[in-house]
Parts: sequence; structure tokens; C-alpha cells
Amino acid sequence: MALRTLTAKSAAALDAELMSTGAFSLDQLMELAGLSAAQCLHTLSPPTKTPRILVACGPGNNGGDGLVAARHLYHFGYKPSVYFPKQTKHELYARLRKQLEQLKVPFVTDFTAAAKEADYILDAIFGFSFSGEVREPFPSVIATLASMKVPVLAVDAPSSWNIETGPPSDGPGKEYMPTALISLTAPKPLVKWFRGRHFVGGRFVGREVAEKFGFDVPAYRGGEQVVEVSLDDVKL
Ligand SMILES: NC(=O)C1=CN([C@@H]2O[C@H](COP(=O)(O)OP(=O)(O)OC[C@H]3O[C@@H](n4cnc5c(N)ncnc54)[C@H](O)[C@@H]3O)[C@@H](O)[C@H]2O)[C@@H](O)CC1
Ligand SMILES: [K+]
Repeated sequence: MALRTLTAKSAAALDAELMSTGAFSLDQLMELAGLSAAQCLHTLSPPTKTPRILVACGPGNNGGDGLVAARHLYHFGYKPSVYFPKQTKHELYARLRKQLEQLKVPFVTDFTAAAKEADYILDAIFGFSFSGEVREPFPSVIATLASMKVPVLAVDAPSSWNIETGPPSDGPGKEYMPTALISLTAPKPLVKWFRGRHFVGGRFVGREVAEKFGFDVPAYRGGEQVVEVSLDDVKL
């Protein structure tokens, strides 16, 4: 199974098409993306082994995937906590937050302290719209992710990596290499620099649309939302 990659520009164009011609709402896509990230974490390590999951959420849709994943992780039997320092007023995010509050999922403010207590971290800080130098308050968060021993699953991209050119040549993300990566819809060119277990999730695109945007739908098994794809099987 050889998979083609999707550039940041094509990923954004695909998103726009799914939410216009495709007739999807953002809620739907985010729900499926977040569900696949939670299923991926379960594949990596069950709640009996790593119960405490710290979910780091950024200000955009990658962060929204993290909020959705935190809710599913709770229902899978984990004890998630959420770091969400740059909250938007968008009503979708307010609802996702309220859903977590009703489950008594804690929101933490000190990322480094919370990371020391975690068994696994979900990196949902930045996805395909990240660019430039990491701005506050995230440099210290990325530095913690880069230096600590707790395993990390990155959602769509290791946060702070450039989508096309991979890890930054300087700054806190230079040494950051998550344990695992779940590419949403299709791998991005940055997988060339990634060393770890690689998965694809976000099972909502048909073959016709995939062909139009120049990527491949992986061979998902049965009703699963996520599939492990060897990096050797990604066409770079
Ligand atoms: N088609 C798909 O595959 C889908 C993707 N989704 C998710 O949506 C993500 C893309 O979401 P968005 O386009 O909202 O963008 P991101 O969540 O990737 O990031 C954008 C946010 O980060 C901030 N930001 C960008 N560069 C920064 C920097 N250098 N320092 C600090 N902050 C910075 C921006 O101001 C913005 O708030 C994907 O990666 C994926 O996780 C899903 O939610 C929906 C479906
Ligand atoms: K991420």
C-alpha cells in the first residue's frame, strides 16, 4: 500500500471542499479526526497500562481534535486532563469544553507540572496551518515535549515542525521527536523526517475526492478509524 503525501496547501483546500461541496460540517470532521486520534492512542497503549493522558490543545482545529479525543479517551477508560491555554470564543469550542467539564475532565494551566504526572501525552497543539516561529505561550510547551521521557502521540504533525520541511533548524522544536504520529486523511511531507510509529486516521474521504487532491485512502480494516502505515509505504 503506497500512500502519496498531501501538502499544507492541498490539505487546507481539501478541508474547504469537504465543508462546501462535500456538505460536511466542521463538527463532523473534527469528531471523526478526534475519534481516530483516541483510537490510535488505545492501539499504542491501553488505559490499564497508561491511564493518565495529558492532552495539549492549540488554538485552532488541531486543538479541537484534541478536545474531541479527550472526551473519547475518557469513555475508553483513561483519565485525561487538558491543557488549553489559548481558548477561542467559537461556540464549537465552548461546547467541546462544556462536554469535558460535565465529565469532570480537569483543565490544567501548568503544562510542565502536568506532564510530569502523565503516562502519555497527546500533542494537538498545531496541525497543517502552523507556520513561522512558535509564539507564546507555546515555546516552553514544545521545549518540555522535546526534553521529557513521557511518550507522545502527535496529531497530524509534531507541533512546531514545518509541514513541508520538517523539524525546525533552531528553537525548542529542533530536538522534538514524538513516539508516534497520526496523519489525518493523508501523511504530510514532514513524515520524511519522522522516526516512530506512524498511523493514518480521519476516515471520511472517498476515493474520487482523494484522487482529485492527489492522495490515497489507506486500507482501513473493518470498522476501524485508524490504520498503521509503515513510513516505507509513504511515497516521498
Ligand atoms: N481534513 C482534515 O484532515 C481535518 C483536519 N482537522 C484538523 O485541523 C487542523 C488544521 O486546523 P487549522 O487550520 O485550524 O490550523 P492549526 O490547528 O494547524 O493551527 C492554526 C492555529 O495555530 C496558530 N498558529 C499558527 N502558527 C503559529 C505559530 N507559529 N505560533 C503560535 N501559534 C500559531 C494560528 O493562529 C491558529 O490559531 C489539521 O491539522 C487537523 O488536525 C480536523 O479538525 C477536521 C478535518
Ligand atoms: K500536533
